[in-house]
Amino acid sequence: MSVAPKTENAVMAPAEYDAVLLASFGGPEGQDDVIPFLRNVTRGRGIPDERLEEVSHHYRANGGISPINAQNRALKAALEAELAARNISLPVLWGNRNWDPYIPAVLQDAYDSGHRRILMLTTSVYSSYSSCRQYREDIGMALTETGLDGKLAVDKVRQYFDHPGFVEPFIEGTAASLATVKAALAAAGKDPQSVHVMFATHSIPTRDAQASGRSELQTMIFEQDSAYVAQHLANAEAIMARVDPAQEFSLVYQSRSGAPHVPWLEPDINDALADIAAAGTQGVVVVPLGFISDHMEVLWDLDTEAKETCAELGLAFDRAPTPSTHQKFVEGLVDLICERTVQNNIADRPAMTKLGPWYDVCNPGCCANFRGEKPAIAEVGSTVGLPAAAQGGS
Ligand SMILES: CC1=C(CCC(=O)O)c2cc3nc(cc4[nH]c(cc5[nH]c(cc1n2)c(C)c5CCC(=O)O)c(CCC(=O)O)c4C)C(CCC(=O)O)=C3C
Ligand SMILES: [Fe+2]
Repeated sequence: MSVAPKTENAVMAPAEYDAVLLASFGGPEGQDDVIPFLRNVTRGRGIPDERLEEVSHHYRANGGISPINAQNRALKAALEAELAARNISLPVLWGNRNWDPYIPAVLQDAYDSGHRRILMLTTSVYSSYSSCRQYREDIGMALTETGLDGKLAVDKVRQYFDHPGFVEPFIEGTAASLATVKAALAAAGKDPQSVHVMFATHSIPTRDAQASGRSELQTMIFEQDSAYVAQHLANAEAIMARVDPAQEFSLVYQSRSGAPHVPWLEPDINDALADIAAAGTQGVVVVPLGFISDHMEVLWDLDTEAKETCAELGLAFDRAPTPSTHQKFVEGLVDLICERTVQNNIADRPAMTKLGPWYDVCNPGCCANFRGEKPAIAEVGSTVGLPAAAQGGS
């Protein structure tokens, strides 16, 4: 059995997995679920009540339903189809951090039905506490709680922000949106070249941003104090190099929460829109670079709020699609799974930025949890989630 490598930027030896776990955020499926779901998400996180109230309206207006679960069911089906098309017999399980099907129950079921080694693929692609370590902790906690640690092994697919399967659908979508906005400007008798491309991602506390993917070496390579920021900038550059190297673009943030005195990444998209309008720009393409599907943060913060801001400012607006179940995305995810399996090993680890390919096993302290350490899988020096033989015990 393979053990966790002890080096930085570790690549894990391919293993024999018997299932894939598609791990996601989860969302409410009806009005009665909304508050319990929000309590799950914010457990011990100090999100002000008025923010929960505000967020609950986004779900309430949609029948109490988040689109994310349907999107994950569709992605699971697409992954199953692509695996079947390649004659790979790996069942795809689905589990969420914040709503049913909950990760601990899914792991227990998996063990009860005979699974022994699982590869987790998350719907979060960048490095940060919320998008990397929190998933690794949730598996670590679930294995500890259920008593399955040492019986059920769980590894994790690398953060895949710059994998071509994720980036190429954005290249296509950004080019199409740019053409749409230019045509709209031309039709309105305005200058079709007066367009700005805004890459939007989830804001996070600056402290979390600075702790993301942290190590001295990385900080030097990124020329940024945050891997989270550097990964998005590198992706935006890679996309625009293909779409139009002369096109002006920027990285902006959305969906800020938390207490007002705590600094989060800026600028907020709505402020940035006001700035470009004031500078005379007439149209904008918004690219939801931080997200794999059109979940609530995309539908509300971009398609509702940012779009309204554009209407008020007189900016032509178009929002580029998320990768969703784009065939290239689905194929890319299956390639990422194959990178890790003995049976289907593919040696190539493609990456479209100089930052990647990202590592399979994180360094201790990478994407730190400032609220206290928890057992986490896929971490150098941690034995949680490893097969019993590799834990050095019974
Ligand atoms: C980086 C990141 C991603 C992207 C990576 C990924 O995709 O995972 C993401 C995704 C998502 N965030 C989501 C929903 C929420 N996030 C919240 C709160 C927070 N998110 C944070 C970060 C992120 N979040 C943070 C630092 C907080 C503050 C509280 C905390 O530190 O934990 C809250 C609480 C209320 C509020 O504060 O807004 C809700 C309801 C949904 C589901 C949407 C749906 O239902 O369709 C999805 C996919
Ligand atoms: Fe979030």
